[in-house]
Amino acid sequence: MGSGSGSGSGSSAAAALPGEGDEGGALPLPLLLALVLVLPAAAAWLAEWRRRRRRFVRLGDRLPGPRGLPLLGNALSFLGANEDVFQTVYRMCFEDSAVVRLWIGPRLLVFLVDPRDVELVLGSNEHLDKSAEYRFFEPWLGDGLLISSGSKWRAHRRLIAPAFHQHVLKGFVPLFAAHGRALVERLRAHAAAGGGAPFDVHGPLGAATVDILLETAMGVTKETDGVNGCEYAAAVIKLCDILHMRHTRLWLRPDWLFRLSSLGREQARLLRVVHGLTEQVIRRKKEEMQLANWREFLPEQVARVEYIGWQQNHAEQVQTPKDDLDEQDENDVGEKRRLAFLDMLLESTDDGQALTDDEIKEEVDTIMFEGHDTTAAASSFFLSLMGIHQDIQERAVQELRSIFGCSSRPATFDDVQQMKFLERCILETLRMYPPVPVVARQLKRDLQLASSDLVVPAGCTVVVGTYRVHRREDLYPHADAFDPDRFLADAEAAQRRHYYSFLAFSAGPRSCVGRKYAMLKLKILLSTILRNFKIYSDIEEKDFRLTGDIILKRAEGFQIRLEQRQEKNLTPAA
Ligand code: HEM
Repeated sequence: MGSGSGSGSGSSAAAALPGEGDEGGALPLPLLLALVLVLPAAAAWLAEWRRRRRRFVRLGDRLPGPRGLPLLGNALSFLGANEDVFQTVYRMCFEDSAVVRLWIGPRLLVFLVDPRDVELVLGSNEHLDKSAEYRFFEPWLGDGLLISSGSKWRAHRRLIAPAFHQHVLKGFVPLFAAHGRALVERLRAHAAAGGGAPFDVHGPLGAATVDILLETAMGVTKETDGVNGCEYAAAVIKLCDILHMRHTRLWLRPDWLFRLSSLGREQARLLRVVHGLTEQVIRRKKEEMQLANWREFLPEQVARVEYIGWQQNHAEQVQTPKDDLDEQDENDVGEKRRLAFLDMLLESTDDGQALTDDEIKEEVDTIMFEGHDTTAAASSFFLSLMGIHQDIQERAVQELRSIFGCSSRPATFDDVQQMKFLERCILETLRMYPPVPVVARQLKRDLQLASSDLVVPAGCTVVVGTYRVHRREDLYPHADAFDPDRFLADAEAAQRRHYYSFLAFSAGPRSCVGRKYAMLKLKILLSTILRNFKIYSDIEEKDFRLTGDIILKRAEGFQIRLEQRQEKNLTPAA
């Protein structure tokens, strides 16, 4: 007892020692405060997050879509070869309904194919941010125009759009024509090497479009820079392949896991190739500018603006909403100095508008990618279709005969304005085989659809199914038929069509900044090829194996045969 009470009094004595009890039992004041403040805040945040997530899932599940697995959702549908994935996604997302949702793990993807719904997304100044899927481009394109957002995107778009002004483009016509002739020689060599057997025309077209971009937008020549366009184009194709796999395979999404994989190592190698080229291009251009008194050097690269009353009928014969490119061309009065793309970026730093070296590199990488693979795919599909539809090829050639008569001269800007049927053939190619088959946006706030009473929740990825919109029977009757005349401006169906029915170059504020450049280049290159060769295809359209690894392609390659045209008067002089 005594010892019991002794020990009892001992412990009460210990408890009475000043300060000792506080240090052992209570928490220090800052920690206590943090807990009192942070814990409830964290709990409130978690509750709010759960409420929002539940609402997100509820709204997402209300949208029509295939059943998925717990946790994985529909992720397993994206397994397999790229061409199989394209078919599966097409079947699941586009065949039955105007709106379809898929769950890729916790991520919600909502596919839209009704032009009224598409307008709400692409036409909006609010839903301008690219979806999270675009982040896989970052190691390659940095935060360039394709993926940047907010004030950076706005400022760079304003800066870059004038580099694609009609008057700059006019100055490129002789270069496009010269490259057209060089391409014809390259194709002739390919055809001869194979003894007239079919060959994949995408390779030579890809290399040619890289060379053209270098000489026009970047203002450097292949000869002076020893740049290898073929190597660059091949690296881009492989990079797109890897990016596409990261979109569809959940385990490749985390950066750290991807970097450890063999694909991560391969991407690092390919990036050295593409960045090597852009760094070389910028370095060369800077050296050139320093060497020459560069104020004197500029006029060669600059197309000066004379106001010549540009008519609206120069534009593609398709009704699309006007964008900033149209506005800058239409409102152009008086004489202004216009610079080609890279000159303009470098001069902007000189003017104190301060694009950093990294920003310049990002934009050069972006233009090199966006500007080359898209046009290579478009022209490859065009030649395939010409090879299949001999009657249409003949009509296009007749038009060229009516423009060039007996002359073998290269195409001029005025000739291009007369290539109306060729333009319709290109537009119809872009309708049936849009090089960018889908575009995606991050939804900033809930979207009440126009086509139904469904609501798409904020935070999801909205995927605009360009390929599917272009194949809708209600917009394009006999949609699977190649019919360039559906783009006749006065055709009844064309008049009735919704503005957001033709989306090859996207539409709205974030439409393709190189649209006019692309159309001009395509018309000159493709007319030059048609004037030289008769094109054949042994594969019919129904046997095309489409694959959509970022850019739409044919898995079997773009196999065509070429036969030299006999008419001398159609062959432009070398
Ligand atoms: C047939 C050829 C082309 C097609 C079909 C095409 C298509 C497109 C599409 C659909 C977009 C929107 C992409 C998205 O939102 O994810 C886009 C954006 C863009 N394109 Fe093109 N393009 C072509 C040629 C070009 C060329 C030749 C250039 C430059 C020389 C170019 C530069 C760009 C840029 C910089 C963007 C990003 C614009 C922005 O976000 O503000 N494109 N293109």
